Amino acid sequence: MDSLVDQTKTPQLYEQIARNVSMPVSTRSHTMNGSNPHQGLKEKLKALTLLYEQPNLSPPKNPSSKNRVVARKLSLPETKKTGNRVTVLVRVRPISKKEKEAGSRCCVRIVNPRDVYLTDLVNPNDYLRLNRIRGRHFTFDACFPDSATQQEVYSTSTSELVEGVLQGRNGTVFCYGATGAGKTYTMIGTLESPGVMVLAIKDLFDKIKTRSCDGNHVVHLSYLEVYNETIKDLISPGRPLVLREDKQGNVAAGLTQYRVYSVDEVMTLLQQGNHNRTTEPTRANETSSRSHAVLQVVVEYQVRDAAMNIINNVGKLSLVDLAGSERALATNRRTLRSLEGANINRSLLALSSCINALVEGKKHIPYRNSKLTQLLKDSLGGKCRTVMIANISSSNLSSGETQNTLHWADRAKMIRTKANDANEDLLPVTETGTDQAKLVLELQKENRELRMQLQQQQKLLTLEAQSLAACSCSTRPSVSSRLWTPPIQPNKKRMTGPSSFTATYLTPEIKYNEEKIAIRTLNQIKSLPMAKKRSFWDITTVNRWRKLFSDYFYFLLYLFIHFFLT
Ligand SMILES: Nc1ncnc2c1ncn2[C@@H]1O[C@H](COP(=O)(O)OP(=O)(O)OP(=O)(O)O)[C@@H](O)[C@H]1O
Repeated sequence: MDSLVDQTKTPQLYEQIARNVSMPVSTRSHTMNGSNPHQGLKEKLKALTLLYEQPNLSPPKNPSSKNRVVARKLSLPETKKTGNRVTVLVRVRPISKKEKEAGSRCCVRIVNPRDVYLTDLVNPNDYLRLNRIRGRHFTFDACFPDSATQQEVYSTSTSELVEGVLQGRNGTVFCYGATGAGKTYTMIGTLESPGVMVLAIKDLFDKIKTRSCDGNHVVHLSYLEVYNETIKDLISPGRPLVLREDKQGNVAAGLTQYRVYSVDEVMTLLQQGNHNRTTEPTRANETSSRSHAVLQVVVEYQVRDAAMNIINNVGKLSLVDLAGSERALATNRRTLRSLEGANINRSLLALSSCINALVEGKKHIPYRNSKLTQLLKDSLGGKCRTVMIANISSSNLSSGETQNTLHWADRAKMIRTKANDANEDLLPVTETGTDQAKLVLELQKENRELRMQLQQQQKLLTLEAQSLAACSCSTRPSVSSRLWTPPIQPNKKRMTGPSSFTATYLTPEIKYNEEKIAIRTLNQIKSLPMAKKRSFWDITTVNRWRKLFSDYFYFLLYLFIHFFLT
């Protein structure tokens, strides 16, 4: 950009400018108190015009200091104050070599990080227009000079949205401007200086990596273009896609959603998509994008809350590179190019109508007028945080287009999208999640009940075994049986043994016998299942043999006789 503000005069001049532009000024702004409401505005514009149009005024020469101005602005809370208003940023592109050769001059000045001044370079011989205030002043959320880096633009416009997407909110960034104003450069960039799309994807995966302990993140990506009012899948091109309205808004039916796991994977898909995108040279741009491109990244993740409920979050980031608007005469080529241009202009006109209707608070917003507005419906009037980057050229050769872009950008900043609160809160638990949790609980309960039943069965079995053992030892009563008394041997007892009492319970002999019986009984109990099994088999086998024999007795007899006779 040409130097327009001299650094030697900078402190006083900027002070003066700051005083003058401390409140937003546009031709539509309301101004001042006092008798004449336009007086203050006129004074302000005059002061600004005089300041800007000093021939030897130049912006600070050190680009880094200029960048610092922008960087300082980023930390200001102004963009946060906008709430759900569409955030509008302006980016100026440098004058190209071709434009310089054509004798182009700079007509755009970034006054401070929020204000841009467009000089109306009237013909000095046009005496009718000489007395009028030349130029126009606009205020936006941020203005980037031609020296601003891609990273600066990304940090201001998109990094906050990426953060929001990871929290389950929707975000849209779209570049708007005339052909050759730098939209594709801002969105896609080059290999050396990648644009917003690339930086956003890298940032997203970096953030996911640091958060991976919070839950499982699933990233899906799709990339489409709207060319001549038809929607095409850029990654797997095929038949034109049809727009369908469902719960998630307007979606292209059949658009491939790629599950992606790494930045490299996304880069490959992005390159593939850009390769398939329709570009043609125009008078204003050698590689003009003839279509609107929409890259959508959906991040889904599930976490469990304190009560172990599964919470599903879905955030969507849409990055849109619009095709450039152009005057019909600006393109040399006719036929297909004219048709493309007409369609581009038509969809951008539809976008302007939607912006107008939204700003004026109309009930009916004409989204259906074009595919582009149908796709952007959520971003403009839905639950979404939206950022518009207005790309402009600093060349006076494009001053008409620049003025147009700034006008629409100025209108767009008045659009208010719906509160993004619903997505800020965690989304309701999914049906499948609830079902799974219920199933786990039911299975645990069933498991507990089955264990208890098993324990009871084991106890019963033991008791049964004990009683069986008692039966089998009916001649030798159980040691535990208090009713049992050892058999009395009258003669022996009377002759040698002590009293019956002592003989029954206390003699070592009887004690020894009891122990023996106890051990035997225990062994019997232990071997009871085996014994049962064996006896069962024995009985069964005998019965089986007997049955077999009786069934086939006559047959065997016949065989035997037959064999014997022959
Ligand atoms: N900020 C910038 N710094 C350096 N070069 C830039 C910048 N912005 C744009 N350019 C260059 O200007 C030319 C046109 O830019 P770009 O293709 O991005 O325009 P566009 O708005 O996408 O145009 P169209 O709508 O026709 O596709 C490109 O060569 C690009 O490299």
